[in-house]
Amino acid sequence: MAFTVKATIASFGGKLLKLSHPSSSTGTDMALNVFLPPQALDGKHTKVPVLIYLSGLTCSPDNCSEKGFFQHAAAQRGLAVVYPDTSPARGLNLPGDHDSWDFGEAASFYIDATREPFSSAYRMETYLAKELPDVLFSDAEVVGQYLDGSRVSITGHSMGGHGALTLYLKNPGKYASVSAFAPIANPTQCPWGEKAFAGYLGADNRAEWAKHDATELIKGWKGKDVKMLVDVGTGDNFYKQKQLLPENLEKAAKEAGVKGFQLRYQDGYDHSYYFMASFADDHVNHAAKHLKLPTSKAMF
Ligand SMILES: N[C@@H](CCC(=O)N[C@@H](CSC=O)C(=O)NCC(=O)O)C(=O)O
Repeated sequence: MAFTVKATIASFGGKLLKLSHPSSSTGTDMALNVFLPPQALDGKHTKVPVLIYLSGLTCSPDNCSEKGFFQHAAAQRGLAVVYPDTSPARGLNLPGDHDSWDFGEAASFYIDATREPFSSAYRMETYLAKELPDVLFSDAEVVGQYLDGSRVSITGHSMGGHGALTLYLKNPGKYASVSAFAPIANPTQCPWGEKAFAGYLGADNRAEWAKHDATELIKGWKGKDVKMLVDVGTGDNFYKQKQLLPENLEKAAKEAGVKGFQLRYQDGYDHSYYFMASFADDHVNHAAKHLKLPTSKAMF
């Protein structure tokens, strides 16, 4: 069996499964949570589409499962939500991976590191884009039987917003849509991103950094319109400290003539899960629309 089930929790008429599995990408066990909506469990054997949610710095799969409120709209629309972890398994104790909360453990930035000592385990891009979908959608026993691997969208918060935007832009057609809450939208130009990319990719390797920056990637977007929704709170201290820079992403999209990008500033909201929970329905409904799910009377 690919997955070990650690817990099964009733939520909004569906079930939240806390899982772990051995990963060949990271060489560690990986934790993840999967929310199965009631439509997946009604005995009709209808596979449901999937929204992948990438968490921010310091998070595990539990933060958003417990207080992001995604399950509310996901249960209405019939959408599974997959909450992966933010870095390879805890307790590797690589040199430097516990020195600060914005680098190393729970702070992978969802890229494949090329520098020692991180390059063997910190392979989160390969894990998320290749291994996890393969394992999830081929698993016959625990979750795969409920999930439609041909209909997937992606979202995320802060560092996870960066992860969602870049995975979407790097893999045209793989995800039906993307959304982000307070994303680190131009990591090569902010302190969080500079620190992470220097550590994982090398301080002398700025050309490589640009390949993992949504603002740089959108300049080369060759697909049809992006299906991209971004929310940022005007009371977000990290926004005020210029860690997020959504205005740079907006400017780059505009200058490149990319259509379909929507940036909303939410008055007075901060960086926390109070902000996320307030707009989680909008982000689930954005994904559901592009996954072509029928509208639900319960939405209105
Ligand atoms: N520990 C830090 C605050 C860290 C923080 O705010 N993390 C955010 C994500 S930030 C960008 O990726 C988060 O989601 N935290 C988890 C939570 O449950 O709120 C500090 O003390 O300042």
